[in-house]
Amino acid sequence: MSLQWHEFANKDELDLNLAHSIAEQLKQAIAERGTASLAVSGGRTPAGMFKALRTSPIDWAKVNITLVDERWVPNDHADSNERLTRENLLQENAAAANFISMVNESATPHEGLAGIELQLNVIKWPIDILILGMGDDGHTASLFPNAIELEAACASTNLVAAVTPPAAPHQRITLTLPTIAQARNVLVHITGTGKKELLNTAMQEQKAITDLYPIRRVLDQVKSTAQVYWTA
Ligand SMILES: O=C1O[C@H](COP(=O)(O)O)[C@@H](O)[C@H](O)[C@H]1O
Repeated sequence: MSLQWHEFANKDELDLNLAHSIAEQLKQAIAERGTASLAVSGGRTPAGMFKALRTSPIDWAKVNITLVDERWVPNDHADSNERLTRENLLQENAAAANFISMVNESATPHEGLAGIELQLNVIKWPIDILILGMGDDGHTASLFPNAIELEAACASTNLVAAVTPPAAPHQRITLTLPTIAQARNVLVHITGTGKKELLNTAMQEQKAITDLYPIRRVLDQVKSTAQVYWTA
């Protein structure tokens, strides 16, 4: 496992550079394989990058977009990662992309899993580009420390798993660790000195630390060098 850090003076520069890098990788995937696939994270961090990416001059009709993880809420809920993505990314040029939702009508993500797995099969796995966020507790995707389903989600051969966060709101559905690790390109999008310190701590070489932070468990498994995009 290795990380390459890209550091920027402010959030606007970070968003523009990350959006440019994603757009170039999407173009390359379309040139090589005819279509491209992208999995994006939600939460507070990506809205600015989404707005920068959506105007990129690429053939969006050839792009499948899904989520790295989702809160099990209706897709118009304030906490929905799908709503965030529809309002900020799937606009202007990027409105032509095909979006694959990670929620359905089931009451719980555990009940909805099989249907989501089927929906996601329109993507040619492994996915081309996958953007990870990271929470202040070291969770990434919806792989939360101490979640009862964490070990299963880290070992599953399925695309997705249901997770119950010990403290954060909402039941979750998440790409499993093996699904994330197989991605052709993995980018980590984080801001703030606290998250930089946390990621550096998580990457130290003690076994106790490896087990503590899901972000470390994921980055230990990714196939290529993960690219970290950061600003204070
Ligand atoms: O709950 C989630 O949290 C992480 C981190 O979010 P942030 O608000 O700290 O940027 C996010 O990557 C994930 O997609 C989301 O569901």
